[in-house]
Amino acid sequence: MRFDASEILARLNGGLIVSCQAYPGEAMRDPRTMVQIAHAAIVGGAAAIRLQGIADIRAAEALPVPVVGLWKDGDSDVFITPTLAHARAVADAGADIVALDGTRRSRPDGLTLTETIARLRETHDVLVMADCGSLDDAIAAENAGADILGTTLSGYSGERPKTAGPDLELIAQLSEHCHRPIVAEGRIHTPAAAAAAKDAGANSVCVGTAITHPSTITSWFVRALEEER
Ligand SMILES: CC(=O)N[C@H](C=O)[C@@H](O)[C@H](O)[C@H](O)COP(=O)(O)O
Repeated sequence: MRFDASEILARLNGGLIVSCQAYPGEAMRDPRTMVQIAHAAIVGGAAAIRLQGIADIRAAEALPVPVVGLWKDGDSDVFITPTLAHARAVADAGADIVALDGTRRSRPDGLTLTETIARLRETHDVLVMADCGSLDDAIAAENAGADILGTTLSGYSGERPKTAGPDLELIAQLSEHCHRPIVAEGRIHTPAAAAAAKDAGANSVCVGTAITHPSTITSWFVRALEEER
């Protein structure tokens, strides 16, 4: 961890986290490319960067903002930093915040979220962001010791509908019932949607696709043109 915990939380509060991820087989799936995009996002004002994979997190060593690290792996439904070993590897790679699956689903290594966070803390001084899919997840994650609650898995874990934009209802629920900082994440595609997520109660907003995934952004424009035909 390159920043202390209170500084990280202060930087995140009110700020934009930009998620820089390319997917298996894509041309941009290269740590150097992801870090270059991260630098560009920081120039634009990103308060923190979210990166996937050990190589990308290692390559981000010189970024001047906190790094939220995760490792998507395995074929289980629980695939965002699914085990304690993955969480330790993300922390070892230099992440300031370890993002992990924060749902109530069973984890591939058989540990509970509480055990995972407690054992991670025995070996690493990092903040933990729980990627949740519902209010019940977030309450459980907070009780399990998570420092930050994300709405990342809303629409992907079976508990919430996949809304077209951010799940504003869930953000508002977390804001009402939880006590840890909330990161609104998932399907935030416009500046107006980011502002709406903040208005709904998010402390920070994380945007991925709409800033850093050109193939998807291109497809939005192509589809709009096709609809005009
Ligand atoms: C569900 C899942 O696997 N979410 C991932 C988590 O890291 C990423 O694929 C998303 O891009 C990220 O959450 C940002 O969301 P959006 O790209 O919608 O702005």
